[in-house]
Amino acid sequence: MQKKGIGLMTLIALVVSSSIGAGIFALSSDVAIVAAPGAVMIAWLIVGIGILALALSFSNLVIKRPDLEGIFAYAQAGFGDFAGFLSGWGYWLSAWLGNVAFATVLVSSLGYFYPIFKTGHNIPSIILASVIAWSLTYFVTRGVESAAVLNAIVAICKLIPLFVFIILAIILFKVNMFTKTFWGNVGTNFSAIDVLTQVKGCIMIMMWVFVGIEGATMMSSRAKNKKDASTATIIGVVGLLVIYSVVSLLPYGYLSRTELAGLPRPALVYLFQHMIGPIGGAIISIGLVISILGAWLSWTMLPAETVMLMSKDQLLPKQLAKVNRFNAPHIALLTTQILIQLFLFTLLFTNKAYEFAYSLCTAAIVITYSFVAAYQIKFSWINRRTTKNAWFQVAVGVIALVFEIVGIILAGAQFLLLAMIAYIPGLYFYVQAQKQKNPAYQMQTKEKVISILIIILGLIGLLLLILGKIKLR
Ligand SMILES: NC(=[NH2+])NCCC[C@H](N)C(=O)O
Repeated sequence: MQKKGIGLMTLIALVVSSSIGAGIFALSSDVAIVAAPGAVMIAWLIVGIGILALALSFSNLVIKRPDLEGIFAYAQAGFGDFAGFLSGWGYWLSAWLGNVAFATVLVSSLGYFYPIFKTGHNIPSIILASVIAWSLTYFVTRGVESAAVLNAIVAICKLIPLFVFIILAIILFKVNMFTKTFWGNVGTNFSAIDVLTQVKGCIMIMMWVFVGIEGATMMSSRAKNKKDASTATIIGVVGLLVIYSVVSLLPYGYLSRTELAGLPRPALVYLFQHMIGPIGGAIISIGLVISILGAWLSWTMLPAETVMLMSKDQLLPKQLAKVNRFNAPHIALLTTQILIQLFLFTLLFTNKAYEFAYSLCTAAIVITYSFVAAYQIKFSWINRRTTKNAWFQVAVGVIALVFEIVGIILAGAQFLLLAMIAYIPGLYFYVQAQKQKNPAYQMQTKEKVISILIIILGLIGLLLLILGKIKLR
């Protein structure tokens, strides 16, 4: 008899649908603001290698450690409870911060139909974003799941408009337009420093669009077999790399860089409108709404599920694991939603809410991903005598780890500092949880040192924010 469970195609759809949310729809202008096509290509190459290494780590670990559940479990298995907490907290933070980014793009895309939402930072926009966020949380507390089938449908609905766009962009592509300012505004001259700055500018956006590639790994316990989850991660990431690079590069052969950079957000909507008229804008907008709502729904369940698993593993207080009669972790969901709500108010004070939210989301998940890469190294190293391609696996882990750390430092270390602020309350919860497990619990010296470091870094972040060194507008 065939074993029941999620199959390969659905798992690939899962990777695609947890990764393609809002980023792709703003990509063409976001990269054009910082870089010319030459630099964008180099940046995709670098980010592609780094992310592929990360995907290979995921796909290796999901097979080698089928017993581990939840992304933080790798950190915990490799480096102990405290590491598990650091990883899981980062994942949870990243998940809901990413939802704030979703909210900003969703609202501004409705601005295509209702101009009042166009800027995205006024009272009506915040009300709308809040209503959507609360509704999604409500549905999930009532036991709504983004079932695998739903995910597959959403994945198709969002891919169709994207493919139509790609085909059209290929037809309208003008080579001389693309090559005119290949290396930047200075013409076709190549200046290494200038190009490096451009590449650096692309990194955060490019790391952000890949947030979510762990989708299939996270669902691996429900997969038909672990091998499928492993394969799906790799196929999914390669597919994403192709779609993202094409969607970000083709427009340079249609409009000038200045024109692209000046498009209102979400750029893809206006680009398509420019290509075929108002109907084009409408088609992309609909794809975008489906895409974001679908991703947002899964990203509402994921953080709550993470909190629940963490508190089952006693990395967070056990109250957070309580489920209601619909089997949904309502306390975790509500706490997360309140934080999202607070964050949505910042939309009022900044016109860079999207950048701010996605940069924080990316910085937070870098912590989680780094632990995965570190565990990949450790696990492969320890088992190097018994595994066939151990050296390859170690190398993959090293590349992924270096990429994550160097990437975030270049792209925006200040966001890492800000994320540290959000770790401070987490530390309190962690200690509470450990005390529940063992009333005599005392923090180990190592844990203390790291906690103090986190608090100091968080305070520095806060100070820089207050002094206006980290700008929100
Ligand atoms: N935590 C989240 N909500 N993450 C969503 C990932 C977003 C996705 N990579 C995008 O390009 O939009």
